[in-house]
Amino acid sequence: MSTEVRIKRITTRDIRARKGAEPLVVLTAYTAPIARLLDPICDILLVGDSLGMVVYGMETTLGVTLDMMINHGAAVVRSSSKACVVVDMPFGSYQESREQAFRNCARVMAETGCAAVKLEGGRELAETIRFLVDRGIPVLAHIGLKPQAVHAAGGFRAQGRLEAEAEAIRDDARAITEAGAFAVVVEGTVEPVSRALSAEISIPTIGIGASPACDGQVLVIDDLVGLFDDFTPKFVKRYADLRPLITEAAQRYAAEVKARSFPGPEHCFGMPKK
Ligand SMILES: Nc1nc(=O)c2c([nH]1)NC[C@@H]1CN(c3ccc(C(=O)N[C@@H](CCC(=O)O)C(=O)O)cc3)CN21
Ligand SMILES: CC(C)C(=O)C(=O)O
Ligand SMILES: [Mg+2]
Repeated sequence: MSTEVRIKRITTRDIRARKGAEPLVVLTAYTAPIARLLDPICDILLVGDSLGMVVYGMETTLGVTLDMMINHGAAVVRSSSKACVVVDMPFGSYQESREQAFRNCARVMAETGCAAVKLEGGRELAETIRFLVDRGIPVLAHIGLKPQAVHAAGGFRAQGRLEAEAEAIRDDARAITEAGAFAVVVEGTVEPVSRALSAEISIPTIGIGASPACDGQVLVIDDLVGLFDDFTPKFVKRYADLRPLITEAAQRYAAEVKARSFPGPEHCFGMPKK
């Protein structure tokens, strides 16, 4: 019998049960090396469609494809063993009909091995969420600031300042909870609204720019370590500044190549040792 120690992955049921308990720690991960580093630290590794902007240099997330999400999702699942891996469904892959959503979500789950998918939307998506959950696909919902709706919203702007908007977000939270989502990301939402809906619904809220009243927090890893600097949303805290380290390493390499001091004999094959 194998004596290998196997740590079971955190499940979407474990995540749902964390409501009212210790806050959920969530970060994005897009690649194998980052997934390996973050897996022991995070409850959820989110393969976010933010990768379009962060990894591919796009201006919005709208150009992200299902194939991109599947390739990065598979890399993160292969390179983690403890965290619950959730993959973002890209723009256009789930809004058309509940059948389209099921087909594409099922493909993401089958081809990546992830535990759940995330879809942006509230009341208008409730029927789709119910359809997916009833057919074995755990759904993380995403309400408030919805980056895939950037053009409809007229920019990446904080949500819930107006009373009508605040009421709509709380309705969205109730609708996706009723539909069976196991948790919900609340993005760019003013504190009173985040606090009220976190108290109202029975599933964990994972905030990004949505105050400490949420049941957990998520950030984009490249923002956290200072690798992404096209823009810095107010809600980002930079815990490290890796860019100067990379610049300095590359500059030292360049200088040594020009001086022919790299590669040294220890980096060469078949060179006589002096
Ligand atoms: N690197 C990165 N980090 C993110 O958090 C992130 C992405 N990319 N891509 C997808 C979305 C887009 N997001 C964004 C992008 C910009 C703002 C922003 O500039 N917000 C301003 C204005 C807010 C307002 O006036 O209402 C801010 O000051 O935060 C916010 C969220 C969040 N997501
Ligand atoms: C920031 C999180 C919530 C996200 O949706 C993403 O990274 O795409
Ligand atoms: Mg996203």
